[in-house]
Amino acid sequence: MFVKVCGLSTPESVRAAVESGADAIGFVLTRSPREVSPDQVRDLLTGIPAGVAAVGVFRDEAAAAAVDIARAAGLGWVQLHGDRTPGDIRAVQDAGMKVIRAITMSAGSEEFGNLGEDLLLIDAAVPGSGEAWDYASVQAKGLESRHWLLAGGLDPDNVARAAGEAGAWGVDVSSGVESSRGVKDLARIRSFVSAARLSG
Ligand SMILES: O=C(O)c1ccccc1N[C@@H]1O[C@H](COP(=O)(O)O)[C@@H](O)[C@H]1O
Repeated sequence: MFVKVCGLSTPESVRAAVESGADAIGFVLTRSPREVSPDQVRDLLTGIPAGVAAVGVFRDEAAAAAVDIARAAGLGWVQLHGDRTPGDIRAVQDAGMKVIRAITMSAGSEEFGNLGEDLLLIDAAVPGSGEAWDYASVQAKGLESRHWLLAGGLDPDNVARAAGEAGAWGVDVSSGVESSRGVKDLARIRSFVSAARLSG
């Protein structure tokens, strides 16, 4: 099970995610209570093993702008929320970065198709809200052979059940490992990664 911990903003939370074995760590570079600057991200990445995917999260920014900001932050992955085209995905990949394309469960069937992204992410209606949804409903979307991440309302207590119900290839969390909005709880980060790992 691939595990991403998102919305990190302190060296302690980055260390907790990496030391507990997260495959990917995410930094929100768009308007959010979790927003960090490219300079902050550069500092937070100091000493992070190369095998950990470091992801910049963007909402409605154009792909080219996301690439520029991610490059300034020293990131190798870009997570694009919002309406996206195959051209957007290619623009990021042509810049030498990998792409997570984020859609919501209510997206149309075309959006569930493969636009060439490296990973698809399926989230609640409002990203980063901690809102849970009917995870089993994604089984009808024909994702069995795809590399995709389940997100939205996951936490250390529900991640194993949710990933099983959805048949998820990987999981992503932000709110569920916080003590209050935007404030990461180190023990919850560790519990989440270990519960996700034990589930598959
Ligand atoms: O976390 C945010 O503030 C955010 C802002 C803009 C786009 C995406 C954002 N977060 C993404 O939301 C999910 C996690 O949701 P949850 O809080 O665990 O319910 C994850 O994909 C984050 O990258």
